[in-house]
Amino acid sequence: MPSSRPSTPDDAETRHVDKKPRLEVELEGANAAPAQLDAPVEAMVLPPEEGEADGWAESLDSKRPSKKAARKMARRAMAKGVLSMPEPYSTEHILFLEAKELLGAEAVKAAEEGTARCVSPLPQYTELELTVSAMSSIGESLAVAPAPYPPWVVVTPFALPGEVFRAKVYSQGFFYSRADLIEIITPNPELRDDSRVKCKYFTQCGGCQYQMLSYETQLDFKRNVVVKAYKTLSGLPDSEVPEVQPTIGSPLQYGYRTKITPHFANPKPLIKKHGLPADGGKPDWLRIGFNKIGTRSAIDIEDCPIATPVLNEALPRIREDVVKNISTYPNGVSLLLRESLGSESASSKQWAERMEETKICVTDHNGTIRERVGDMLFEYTAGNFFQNNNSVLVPLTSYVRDAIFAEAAPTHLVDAYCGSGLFAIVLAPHFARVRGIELSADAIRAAEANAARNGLPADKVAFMAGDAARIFDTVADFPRAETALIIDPPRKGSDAKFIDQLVRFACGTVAYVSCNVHTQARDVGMILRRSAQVMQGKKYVLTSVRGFDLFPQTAHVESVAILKLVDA
Ligand SMILES: C[S@@+](CC[C@H](N)C(=O)[O-])C[C@H]1O[C@@H](n2cnc3c(N)ncnc32)[C@H](O)[C@@H]1O
Repeated sequence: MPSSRPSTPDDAETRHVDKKPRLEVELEGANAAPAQLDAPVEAMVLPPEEGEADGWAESLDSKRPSKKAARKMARRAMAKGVLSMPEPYSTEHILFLEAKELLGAEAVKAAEEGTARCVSPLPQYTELELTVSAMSSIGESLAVAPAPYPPWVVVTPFALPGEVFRAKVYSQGFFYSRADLIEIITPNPELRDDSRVKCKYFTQCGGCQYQMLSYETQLDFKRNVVVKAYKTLSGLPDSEVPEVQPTIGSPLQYGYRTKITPHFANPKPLIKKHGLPADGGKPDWLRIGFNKIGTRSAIDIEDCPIATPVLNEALPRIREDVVKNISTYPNGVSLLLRESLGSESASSKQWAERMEETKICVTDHNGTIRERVGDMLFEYTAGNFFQNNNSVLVPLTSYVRDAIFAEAAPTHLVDAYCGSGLFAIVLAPHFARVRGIELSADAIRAAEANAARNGLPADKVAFMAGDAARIFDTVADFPRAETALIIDPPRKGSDAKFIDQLVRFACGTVAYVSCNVHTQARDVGMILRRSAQVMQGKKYVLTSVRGFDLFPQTAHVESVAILKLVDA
């Protein structure tokens, strides 16, 4: 049975948060932070909607601290020994909500009243025997600290519901501590089968959480994440959230990741301290790989079973090159290994002729990646965004297409946050006209070239670079009821300005694809409420929501929500 290496005080040096040897944190202003976080989630980032004047969107955005400011605040608070308020929708925020849910209202009240401070009863390095109550949305277990400790949750990786285990605390949050797994004392044989684990680094590497589970169970766990997100963060009554459908699985469950980014720390101080082996071999201190679970320092990784065979074949050579040249790196480096079709010198013409499709590993961030999705061919710059599991892209785009056309016959498509044109181009044959928008000018150049590469004329499929909210002005001539809108924003989700314009535009169907179901649930709640306020005689309803598994063996879930415009 795999178990995480017991943490030592040394490990704490590389932990994400809280390097204090013993936690005696308190909230700034006693209960102020939990009180704020307890407010309906939307109120944390958005003022009340009732009676909002025009221009509410801009005023809302101006109330959000920038990421830089939030990080600075967090650093200052931590330096004072004060636990900083988690950023909304961050991992810490989600764990805070889940810990409270697990403890129940009475216990939370007692914990708050007991000390008037949210102080962890579990000092750093406390070892405990615990029983898992539930899984968190980050793929780690939730357990309640046993008596005589006051109500408090412990979040631990690699333990499963019903299992009894030992863990050692390494950091603190609101109403929860995070702990390393020491050992599973009583496994849950209905869920766990350690013979399923295919990776020798499992439980050391932070990449995968679920290799000991059947794939069916992984999909069930991911469905629960979607259910919880909509219950907790959409602000919608149960009656407005349809039953979350089963998660759609990935055709490949290993060997699917077309991009990996192993990294290593700045070698300069390590060379100074330890020197280099005389035989030119790999120094013991050099770790080229992925982050050790719960830390920001890499462990050495020689192969990754969730990455494609092409990337795994290339990895040893790339690692050797790093070793050979280690004294030349002035800083730490994040390597890029990205799978591409064809040879690096293959021209678009050769593509068109369907040259033999060998697969290669591209390591240059400015290199060109070639990828096929169904009948469509895509090219994009290696350092740019593209979905990292090619095997699931036909099922995903087909699902979105079928959901858009369920009980509707749209003729026009808008792809907001379009990247290199994945949805716009794959779905273009089903529409008369398609428009896409994307912040990255480089990605837009790729999207335009991809449209041309696939024989889609510019008057039918066109793209523009810019903020997603700008798209609505450019499609004023689209028939609103016959227009479908795809939204696929980054993890932070969409924004109030975009949502305001979406609601005013009033297209017939919205397909919201998201790599962060928590911000998606927030945004979908906003769209539904805003539409009920602003639209006359019409409103959006959520007709379906389900997870898609783009990253098997990990806790990550992509979520697809379908909204339709109906009579109010
Ligand atoms: C999750 S990716 C989706 C890309 C594309 N739909 C795909 O599947 O390949 C999100 C994209 O949104 C873009 N983006 C981020 N903020 C944006 C904004 N405010 N307006 C438009 N695009 C934005 C990013 O550059 C990124 O390409």
